[in-house]
Amino acid sequence: MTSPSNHTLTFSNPDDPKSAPREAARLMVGTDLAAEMVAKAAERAKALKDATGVEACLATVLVGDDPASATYVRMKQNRSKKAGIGSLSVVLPAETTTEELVAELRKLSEDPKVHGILLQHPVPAHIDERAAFEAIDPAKDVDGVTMHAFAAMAFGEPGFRSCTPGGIIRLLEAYDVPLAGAHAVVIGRSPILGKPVGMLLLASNATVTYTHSKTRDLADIVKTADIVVAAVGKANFVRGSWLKPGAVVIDAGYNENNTGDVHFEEATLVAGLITPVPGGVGPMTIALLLEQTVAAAEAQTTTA
Ligand SMILES: NC(=O)C1=CN([C@@H]2O[C@H](COP(=O)(O)OP(=O)(O)OC[C@H]3O[C@@H](n4cnc5c(N)ncnc54)[C@H](OP(=O)(O)O)[C@@H]3O)[C@@H](O)[C@H]2O)C=CC1
Ligand SMILES: Nc1nc(=O)c2c([nH]1)NC[C@@H]1CN(c3ccc(C(=O)N[C@@H](CCC(=O)O)C(=O)O)cc3)C=[N+]21
Repeated sequence: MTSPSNHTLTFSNPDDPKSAPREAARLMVGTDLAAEMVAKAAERAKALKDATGVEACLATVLVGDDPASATYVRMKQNRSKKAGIGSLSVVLPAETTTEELVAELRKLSEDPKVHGILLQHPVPAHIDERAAFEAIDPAKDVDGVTMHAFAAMAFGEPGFRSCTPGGIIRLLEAYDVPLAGAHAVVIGRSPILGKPVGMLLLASNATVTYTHSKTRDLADIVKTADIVVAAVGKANFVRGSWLKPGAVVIDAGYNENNTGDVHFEEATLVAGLITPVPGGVGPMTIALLLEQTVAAAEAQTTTA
């Protein structure tokens, strides 16, 4: 697998050069693994097109004009294009009602040219996001956001996975991180990230603790974790002093200026393995999205 690039000697206490030296955490790099996944997805997309003339197509739906969300959607479209996957972009005004969004998603669900649908989370607060997600046909739910996909993840059944959680599991597997019996602490419980990643970890026999904004004594709970998944949306939120030495740290955060949810400089002195931001979880998310879009296109084409 990808070899770590920052295996440098540091001091266990950065303020005391006489403290015992220890190695900085090994990096869990997502970029190379993601590139391999995208290359395979591109091959499958081409094979499908050559055999049937059908181009795999991902529809992205963005409600409102949050510039960061617009950037993610553009990024997904660019990567799709490079992999030979078509994309259809739907942008709706911030005032869109739940009914209007549901109608748009039903239309895309019924459009035979569209194989996968991604509704960007979060939607504006006045919209019932769950109702919107459920308007996505489970066969086209390549972002793993429907109750159908969630149940499959929770029961350890095959099916589309939420892309960031599924990408995180692939990364943990690629780095041979033992999951069975490990205590995983998930910080955050959003429907696209915290909640499903906990379910996937549980399905892999980890002992899972969910934490969120109402959790008391968060740092003490994190201290007991063999694996920490930070999915909070607050830059540098998780501090080095919260971590158990040697812990595996997955930083799913993607905040302004490419900053994760984990204070990297502190955490790298304590953790055993840590994902960088950028170059860790983010590329894995998009790779899984493309892989699942091609799988959806194959399934819809062979059964059509
Ligand atoms: N790299 C990637 O591919 C992806 C990255 N992201 C990034 O991950 C981060 C999280 O995204 P997302 O899950 O969508 O965010 P949401 O805002 O939907 O959810 C954030 C979660 O964090 C919890 N939380 C907020 N404050 C605290 C606190 N002080 N202590 C403990 N928990 C807290 C919230 O708790 P509560 O439920 O109680 O409100 C909530 O469950 C963001 O930085 C986002 O950009 C997201 C998706 C993909
Ligand atoms: N329904 C839904 N599904 C999502 O998957 C989803 C979402 N909503 N809402 C927003 C977040 C954000 N997100 C990212 C995906 C990739 C990178 C990514 O590839 N980042 C690169 C950096 C890319 C760059 O900045 O050039 C990296 O970390 O290396 C980042 C963030 C998916 N999200």
